Amino acid sequence: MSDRLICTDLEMAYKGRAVFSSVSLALSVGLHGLRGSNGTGKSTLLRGLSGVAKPQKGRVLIAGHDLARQPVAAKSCLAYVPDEGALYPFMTGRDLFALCAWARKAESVSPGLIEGFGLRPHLDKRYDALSLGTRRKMLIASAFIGRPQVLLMDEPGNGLDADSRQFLMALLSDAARSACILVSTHDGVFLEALGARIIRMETLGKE
Ligand SMILES: Nc1ncnc2c1ncn2[C@@H]1O[C@H](COP(=O)(O)OP(=O)(O)OP(=O)(O)O)[C@@H](O)[C@H]1O
Repeated sequence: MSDRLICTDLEMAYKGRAVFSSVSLALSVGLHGLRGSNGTGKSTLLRGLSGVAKPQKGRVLIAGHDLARQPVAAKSCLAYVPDEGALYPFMTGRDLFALCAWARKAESVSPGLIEGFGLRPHLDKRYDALSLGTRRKMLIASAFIGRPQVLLMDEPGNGLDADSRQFLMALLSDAARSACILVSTHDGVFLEALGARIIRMETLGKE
């Protein structure tokens, strides 16, 4: 099967109020950019596709595995970088990488990635003592552990300095040769520079 990320007739709601309905997507290997006005449901969609939030309706397939029926198999092929990274405040970057490597039965983050994001001096600091950009880079780096087939990223470039943003772009460009990457962002320049295929939230389903 060539499509790595499929969702069919997805509906997501908060407290019984639908954010969107009838959303269907079929994404293959490559870089896909999710765009749309504030509040159209981009973050909500990524939460549903990642299994962090449960859809009211619909089906999600990650690398052929049904997210609701085969959650372990599906999630082992998937990494999600949320907009607001909620981690235990006492956790360090080193702890996070070890946990992800253990969960995905994979080697930890490559030294090249740690150096590229300038993370080495911060590896043993508590999460709540890190700057916003450094937290984000820790989460992004952890997402690449085990080379997941599907990567979902919510505003990954937010708060990154120019060098880190450049490094992230190179990383995404390289990973998109073998993974299906869906990036939600308002940063059109970022997506255009990466040659991402643009998906407009407004065209996906009914609000
Ligand atoms: N935890 C929540 N409880 C209730 N409503 C929520 C919650 N999170 C989001 N919403 C609502 O769902 C809708 C979609 O929000 P979402 O954050 O997914 O949009 P978005 O497209 O990512 O927006 P932005 O571009 O501003 O980040 C909004 O109307 C928002 O108010």
